[in-house]
Amino acid sequence: KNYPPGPKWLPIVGSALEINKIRKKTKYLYKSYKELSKLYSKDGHLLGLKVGKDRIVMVNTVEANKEMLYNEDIDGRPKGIFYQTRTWGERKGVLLTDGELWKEQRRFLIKHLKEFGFGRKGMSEISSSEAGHMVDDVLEILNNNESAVVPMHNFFATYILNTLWTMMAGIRYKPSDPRMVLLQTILFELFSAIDMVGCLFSHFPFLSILAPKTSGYTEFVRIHQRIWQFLRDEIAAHKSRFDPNKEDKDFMDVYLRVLREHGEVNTYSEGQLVATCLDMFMAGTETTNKSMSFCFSYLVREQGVQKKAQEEIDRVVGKDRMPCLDDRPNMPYNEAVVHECIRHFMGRTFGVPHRALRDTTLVGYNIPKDTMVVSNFPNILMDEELFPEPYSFNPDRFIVNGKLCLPDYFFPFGLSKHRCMGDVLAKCNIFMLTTTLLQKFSLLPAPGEPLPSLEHVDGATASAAPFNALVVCRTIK
Ligand code: HEM
Repeated sequence: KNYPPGPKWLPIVGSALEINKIRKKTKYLYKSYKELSKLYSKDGHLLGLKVGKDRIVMVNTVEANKEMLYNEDIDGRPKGIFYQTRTWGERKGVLLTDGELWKEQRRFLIKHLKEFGFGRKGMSEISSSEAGHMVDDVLEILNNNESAVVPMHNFFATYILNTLWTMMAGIRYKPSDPRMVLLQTILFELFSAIDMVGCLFSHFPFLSILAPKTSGYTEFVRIHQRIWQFLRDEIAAHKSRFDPNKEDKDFMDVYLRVLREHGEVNTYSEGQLVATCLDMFMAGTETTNKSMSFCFSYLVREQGVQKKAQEEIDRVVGKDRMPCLDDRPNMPYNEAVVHECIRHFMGRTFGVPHRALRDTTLVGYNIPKDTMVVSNFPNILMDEELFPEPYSFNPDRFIVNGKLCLPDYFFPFGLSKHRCMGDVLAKCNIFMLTTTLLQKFSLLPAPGEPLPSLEHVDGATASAAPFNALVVCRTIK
C-alpha cells in the first residue's frame, strides 16, 4: 500500500518484462527507468519496481535523494546471493555491508590508510609519481616518433590502481604486467555483464542452480575466483615476509598485525581483509578509470575544450615542472574538467544500492523493510534543466566569475554516512593524470578511424566505448 508508483507486477517476474521491453528500445537501463518514470510517476520523485524477488525503488529527484541519503532507516546495504557470492556467501567488506561490521571496518580502513598518505599530502606524491610513470610509458610507446595511435580503453587503469595499491599493499604494477592485463579484462567483462541493482541470477536466485551458465552465475563466480586468488597471493606474500619488529609498510601489514596479536576477534578476520581489498580494488579503480575514459573520449572529439585546458596548464604550470595538486586553486578550468568527467560517468551510472532496514517512508511513499533503494544519478546529472545540454562536455558549466562553483545538486559521490570513501583520491588522480598528459601531449582523432562514439558500454558502471587516439608530442612555447 502506498508503494512508489511503477509498472504492474506479474507473478514471479514482477515488472521485469516491461523493463526488458523498454530496455530493448532505449538500449540503456537508465533511459528505460526515465521512460518508466515518465509513464508512471506523476510527481517524478520515485519509481517503484519489483524484479523477481527484489523490490527496487529508484530515487529520481534531488529532493528525494537528499531525504533518502540522510534517512538512517535506509542506511542498509542489500543482502542476497549477488552481494554475498562475492564474499563466499558471507557479508564482508566495506562496500556492501552495514551495521557494526561496516562501521568498525570502514573506520579502521580510513584511519590506517591515512598513515600511508590517503587523503593527505603523501597521496598527491603517489599520484604525481604515477603521472610521471604514465608519461615515461607514453614516450616509450612513441619510440622517438612525433606521434602514435594509442588504445585509450583502460589506458589509465593501472596508474589508478597503483595509487591505491601503494597504500593498500605497498606495490605498483606496470600496465604491461600480464596479471594486470588479465584482471582489467575480466573486470571490464564483469561490470558490463551486471547492473548496479543485480543481474538475472540475483533477481531469480533459483536460476543459479537450474541455469547457472545462462543466468550469469558461473561467470560471476569464475571472475571473482580469479580476483580472490590475486588478492590471496598478495596477502600470502605479506604474511611470509612479515616481521613484527619492523614498521608496517601498508594497510595489509597493519591488518595482519592485528590478526597476529588478537586473533580473529569481533569483525576482524582474514576473510574480511580479502573482502576489503576486493571492495577497494573494484570501487577504487573501475570508477575513476571509467570517468577518465569518458573524459578523453570527449577531449578527442572536442579539441576546443582540450586547447582551453592546455592553455591554462601552460600559463600556470609552464613546461619545466609537472603539475601538482597545489596548482588546483589556480586552475579552475582543469578542475572543472575533473567534475565534468565525473558528471558524465555518474550521469550513466546508478548509486550503490541502499536497503531499508525497517519499514519507513520517503517523500510521502511507504518503503517496506528490505526494499532496495537506489540513487538514480543519471536522472539528476543528465537533467536538461539542471545541466543544460547534458550530453555535451562543457566544463564551463562549473565556472562562475572565473571560479569553480559546484551547485548543491551536484553530489556524484553520495552524501551522509555511506558517502564515497575515495572522492578525494579520485579527484586527485583525475586532475594529476589529465593535466600531466595534456601538458606533454595532445590527443587527436586516430587517422582513418571514426571519432570516439557517443554511445557507451552499459553495466554496473558505465564506460565510454573503446576508442583509439593519436597521441602527439607538444612543444610548449
Ligand atoms: C570517480 C570516482 C568515484 C565515484 C563517482 C564514486 C561514487 C561513489 C558513490 C555514488 C558511492 C555510494 C554512496 C552511497 O551509497 O550513498 C560510493 C561508495 C563507495 N566508494 Fe566511491 N566513487 C569513486 C571512487 C572511489 C574510490 C577511488 C574509492 C576507493 C578509494 C571508492 C570507494 C568507495 C567505497 C568503499 C564506497 C562505499 C562507502 C560506504 O558504503 O561506506 N570510490 N562511491
